[in-house]
Order: sequence, then C-alpha cells, then structure tokens
Amino acid sequence: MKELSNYNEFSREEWKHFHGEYNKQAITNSELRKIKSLDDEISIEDVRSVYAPVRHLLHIYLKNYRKLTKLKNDFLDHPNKKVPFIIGVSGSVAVGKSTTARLLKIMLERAYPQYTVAQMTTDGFLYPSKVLKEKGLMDKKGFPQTYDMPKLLKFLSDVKTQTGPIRYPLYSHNIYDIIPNKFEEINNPDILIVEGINALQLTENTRIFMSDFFDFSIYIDADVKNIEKWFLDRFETLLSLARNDPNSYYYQFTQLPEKESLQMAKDVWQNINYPNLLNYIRPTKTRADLILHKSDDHQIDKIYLRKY
Ligand SMILES: Nc1ncnc2c1ncn2[C@@H]1O[C@H](COP(=O)(O)OP(=O)(O)O)[C@@H](O)[C@H]1O
Ligand SMILES: CC(C)(COP(=O)(O)O)[C@@H](O)C(=O)NCCC(=O)O
Repeated sequence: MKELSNYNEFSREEWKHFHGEYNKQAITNSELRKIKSLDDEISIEDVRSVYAPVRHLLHIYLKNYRKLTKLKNDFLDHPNKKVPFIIGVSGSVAVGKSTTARLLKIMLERAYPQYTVAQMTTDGFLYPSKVLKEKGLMDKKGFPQTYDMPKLLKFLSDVKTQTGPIRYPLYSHNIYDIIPNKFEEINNPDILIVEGINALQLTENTRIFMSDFFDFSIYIDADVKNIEKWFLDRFETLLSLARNDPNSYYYQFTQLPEKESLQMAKDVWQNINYPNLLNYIRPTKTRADLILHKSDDHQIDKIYLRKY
C-alpha cells in the first residue's frame, strides 16, 4: 500500500478554494509580525491560501466535537461542561511547528473571538539536563525516552477533565534545559494547540497515548535537506543572539571559529536530530489528520487530508 493512500492530496491552488469565506477575516502584515519566531517570513499568500482553509476545517471539527460532547452528556444525564478541543502539531525539530502553532492560534482567535485559544510545546516535559546526564541521554535529547511521558499524559488528562488552572514546566532553548521552578498555566481554554516532535508517538508502557487526547492533528513535513538548512539557520540566529549573553548555552560556541561552530551544529543534526526524525518522528506522519508539506522557502506546496 502506498504511504499516503488514505489521504486526499491537494495542491495549494486546489486547497485555497476550500472555504466559504475566502478573503474574509484576512490577516494583516502587522498581525503577521506578531507570530514570527526568530527570523521567519510566513507569507500572506500562505496565510490566505493554506492556513485560512485549515482554520475553516478546524472550525468544522470543533463544532462537531461540541455537538457530540453535548449529546453524549445528554445521554448520560451529565451537566454539559466545557472540555478543551485539543489540536496536536508534530514534525521534525526545526520544521516550523511552533511557528505554525502560533499562527493558528492568532488566526483562530481573530476569526472566533468567542473562543479562548492556548498554545504550548511538549519541550517542557523533557527531563532536565541533570536527569538526562544521569541516564546517559544527553546526546539523545528529543528521543522518546528523554521525555517524562507519564507526566505529560497526566497533564493532558487534567486539561480534559479539570476546570481550574493546570501548571506545566518550561524548556528554554537559550539555557538548553528546563527552567528551574518556572511554570506556565493552562486555564480551561476552548482550544489548546499542543506542538512537539513526540505529539503523535506511541509510548511504551502506557495504556494511553498523546493522540488519544487530540481532536485534530497536523504533521508538518518537508524534505530533509531543507529541514537541516532551517536547523542550521536557526542555530546561527541563536548564536548571534547569544554573542553578548554569557548565560546562554550558545555563548560557548560564539567563542569558536565560525567554521568549527557550524561543523558542530552539523554534527548535532547528523547524530541527534536526523536519526530522531528518521526513526521516531517521521513514522508518525501517517497518524495525522492533516499533513502540510513545505517547499524550500517554507511555502506549503502540498496538503494531504486524511480520508478515514
Ligand atoms: N513559515 C516560515 N517561514 C520562514 N521561516 C520559518 C517558517 N516557519 C519556521 N521558520 C523558521 O524555521 C526555523 C524553525 O522554526 P520553529 O518554528 O522554531 O520550528 P520547530 O518549532 O519545529 O522547532 C526557525 O528559524 C524559524 O524562524
Ligand atoms: C528541545 C528539542 C528536542 C525540541 O525540538 P524543537 O522545539 O526545536 O522542535 C530540540 O530543539 C533539541 O534540543 N534537540 C537536541 C539536539 C539539538 O538540537 O541541540
């Protein structure tokens, strides 16, 4: 069976017609500036042609989800309380998950001001460096065994079942570690977007998986050579931000000759992030409801929507 045979494939030309409100709720340049992570350049054209129909599709799923939740509660004679609709976003390190998640958040908030939308990354559930060092996993960061999955699954279960604020830990690329004693809160939003390389993975030794909590899932795909380039570009940006910041993890590399620091980043890609993509992330692609494939300039060139 072909890898994507259970998906309908669309070009951006075909996809852009898939909503009844083309050009309505258009996003402005100033709003776009808000969602940019580091040096990215999401094009207005992508927002109009690709992400606006995605937003519309998400709204269809959301309306259906709410209806079903209510009917189920009626059936059980339970009061109908709000349960967050969770969107999972997965894909390689540096493919643009957080940029996409932020864009979707802004677009959903703008189109549906009646909904509260929250967004977070699973990075905060990586074990702290101290624990990774003890386990000999420092050169495997991002691999499935480097995440505290029971804690992450408990967190998602709390989001679906509790009504008050729920805390979660934070990871910083700048210090390359979990930030000690720093937490963020999720407070019963209408929509929660969860992005992470592990979002669609099946966990060993648990009865449930992250995807059990997702009401819609997206995988961001691109050719490996492009992702590697984006990883290296981001590394350079992090390096230039760290030049005057001795507290940054990246500061040490600013002291090396440029050729050496770039080679080091290439090694990190080759020895950690690429094997992770090949063995643990890419195999989860066909679990997503929607696959967005990017071309070399980050523009989405193909869209795959799951048939069943
Ligand atoms: N649509 C885009 N256009 C241009 N650059 C982008 C886009 N999306 C991501 N990038 C860039 O690619 C790199 C990785 O993006 P990021 O969102 O941090 O990825 P992830 O969350 O998957 O690790 C960053 O340098 C970011 O600025
Ligand atoms: C923390 C991460 C696993 C998360 O991935 P991301 O948010 O970059 O998609 C990744 O950025 C990472 O640190 N990987 C380990 C190797 C490295 O890039 O330094």
